[in-house]
Amino acid sequence: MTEKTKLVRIATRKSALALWQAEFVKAQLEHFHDDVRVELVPMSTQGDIILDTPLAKIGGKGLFVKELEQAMLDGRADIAVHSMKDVPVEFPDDLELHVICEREDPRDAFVSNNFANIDALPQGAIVGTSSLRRQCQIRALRPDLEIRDLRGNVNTRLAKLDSGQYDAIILAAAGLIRLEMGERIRDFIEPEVSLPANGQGAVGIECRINDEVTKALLAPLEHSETRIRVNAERAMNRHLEGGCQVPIGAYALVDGDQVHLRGLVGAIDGSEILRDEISGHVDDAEKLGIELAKKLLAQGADKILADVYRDA
Ligand SMILES: NCc1[nH]cc(CCC(=O)O)c1CC(=O)O
Repeated sequence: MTEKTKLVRIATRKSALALWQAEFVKAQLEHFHDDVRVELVPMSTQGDIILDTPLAKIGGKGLFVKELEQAMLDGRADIAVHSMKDVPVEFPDDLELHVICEREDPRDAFVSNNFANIDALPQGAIVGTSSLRRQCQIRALRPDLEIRDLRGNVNTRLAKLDSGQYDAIILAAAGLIRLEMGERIRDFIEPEVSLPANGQGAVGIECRINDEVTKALLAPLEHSETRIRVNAERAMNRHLEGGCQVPIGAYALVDGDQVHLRGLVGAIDGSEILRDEISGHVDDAEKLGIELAKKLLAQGADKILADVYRDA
């Protein structure tokens, strides 16, 4: 290691997907900089250790990032790589989300060994998902299906499907594609049927706010179009106070200098689903997210979400 070599340590969870994302960022950093050496610092988080309890009951997604953030604050690591979907809205004072990388396919994926798509499922078929967002949209479409909880990392979920516990499961297409299991996807569920979660398919990189050296190294990984889309989606969620586990979808597309954002809030049983959309200039992405949240609240999203939190 020459004197000029800079070391970047990546705090990462040990799941296959987390490791893939960390390796991806490592390769990107090495691609853009000859003088950088990257090390992975794998660690277990509370979210990985407690596997048998629905996430909403044990404190939500923050459980997956707390240990990683502490490692950066303590100087044991320099960056953390996250699925944007799992990044809480608030950051500790000394950390920031510095980069958002180019998005993978944001759609939900239908995975089954026996059926080609949701329409092909027989009456009363068992579908696995722990996402309230997926659950409410599937129930609205097919009230006859039985939705059962499905937790664990991607491989665990596929193993549960293969052992016959479910007729089909719904996963993020991005995770399967990244892990080279894209061939397991029987059908990509279009956003009109299942509006994706805010940030789904996008990877973000968190670092210390005052770490100018690392921030400069990360800069080439930024993807501006993905940033605009995810900013709009996250702003909507934030304004709805979409906590850890919520039946909220938010999905933005960019066309030239315009951003188009769709939002959805639904009752868990699918009995009520609010949808709305908004368009405007890319510079106003976050404002548009907040405006769309306000439109949904005016239609009754506050009441639906209050019911969800009461029952959780
Ligand atoms: N909730 C867990 C999670 N976080 C990110 C992904 C997939 C990859 C992504 O959205 O970037 C998944 C799995 C899933 O929802 O099926």
